[in-house]
Amino acid sequence: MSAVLQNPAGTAMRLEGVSKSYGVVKALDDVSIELRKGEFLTLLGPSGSGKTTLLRAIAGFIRPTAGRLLIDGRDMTGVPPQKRNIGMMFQDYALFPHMTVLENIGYPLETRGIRRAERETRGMEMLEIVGLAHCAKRYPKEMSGGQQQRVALARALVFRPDIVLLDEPMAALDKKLRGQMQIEIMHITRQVGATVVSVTHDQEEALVMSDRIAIFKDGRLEQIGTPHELYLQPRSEFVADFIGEANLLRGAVRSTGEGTVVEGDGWTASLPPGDPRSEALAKVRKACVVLRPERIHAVAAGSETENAGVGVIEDKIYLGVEYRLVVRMNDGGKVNLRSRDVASVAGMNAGDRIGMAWTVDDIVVIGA
Ligand SMILES: Nc1ncnc2c1ncn2[C@@H]1O[C@H](COP(=O)(O)OP(=O)(O)OP(=O)(O)O)[C@@H](O)[C@H]1O
Repeated sequence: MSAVLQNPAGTAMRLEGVSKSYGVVKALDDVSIELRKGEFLTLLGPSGSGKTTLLRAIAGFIRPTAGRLLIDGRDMTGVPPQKRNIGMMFQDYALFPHMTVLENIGYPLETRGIRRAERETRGMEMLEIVGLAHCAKRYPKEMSGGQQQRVALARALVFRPDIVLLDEPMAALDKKLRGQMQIEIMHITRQVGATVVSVTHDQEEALVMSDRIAIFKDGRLEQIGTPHELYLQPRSEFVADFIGEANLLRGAVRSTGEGTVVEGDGWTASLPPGDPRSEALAKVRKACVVLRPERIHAVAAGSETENAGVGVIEDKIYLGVEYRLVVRMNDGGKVNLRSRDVASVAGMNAGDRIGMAWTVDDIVVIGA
């Protein structure tokens, strides 16, 4: 199919130490990222962390204060937006109301001097891909929100851009449609082999759609990795807390003859001798243990072993497939626990003391 982008393996984009300052505000601070062709990267982070600034720098709307941007091996740092081969889809879609769907999709081809017959052929191919071939002659106002979004996506892809930028692509859709469109957009962009950079606030959207996620904080790239890597090996408390649900237990580090222990009031996490995580703790006195709620097992109080804790159940909530327990630790901190082991949790109630156990493989330790 000729609408499929020609994307041999290789690097689509390289950001080298990109910074952007507005007065004293460092909107972007020394960001380096390499994006592979055909990759779907999501920029995720709290409000004001620099995601939009980076998207705009890639598009060419702002010029970095420092650093370089290479697209397909060429330095594009100072090149204006219209001279970059970049597709964009905005949260309000920005479709032209006076043009039909097919004319909207053909527009970027028209500005590139492509004749009507080819515009229509390529436009129809894109409409097939997004499942809207039957809507070619309609106007945007005659389409639903999800359909308009697919037209906008088709328009962003039709001229085979080097990179497609999606700015909060789901923001205008209701929750149910959002879940459906996340999967559709992911399939369509993969089908045509597009290289995508998407910005979102929505953690779930990032997890569903991305090959890799770049997590931003205060203009800095905190961590970049596959959803799986970020979930299993967060390198900071910030990332652990941002991706998925995390319990962060902060404790003191102690070296024993049998390894390294991180402990707090009523809980311990023990790493065996030679565990590579111990090395990271060799020079610190305090550390944070990251424990995912589904990795903690509820056990009878008093039966805990070395990777374990005790507390008091504050809330017990039945969620159909699982129980959620909120446990108050001795130091007043709360731990969330999710259990599908209905039998072990059934007899436990709010106010009861509870033991919690985990295995050494279930924890991530971050030196403070
Ligand atoms: N044109 C500008 N002038 C001055 N400061 C700016 C400008 N654009 C962005 N900033 C600042 O740069 C920082 C990063 O902003 P940016 O819009 O990139 O964040 P964001 O992560 O996209 O946030 P949001 O999720 O709210 O859209 C913020 O502190 C913001 O106030």
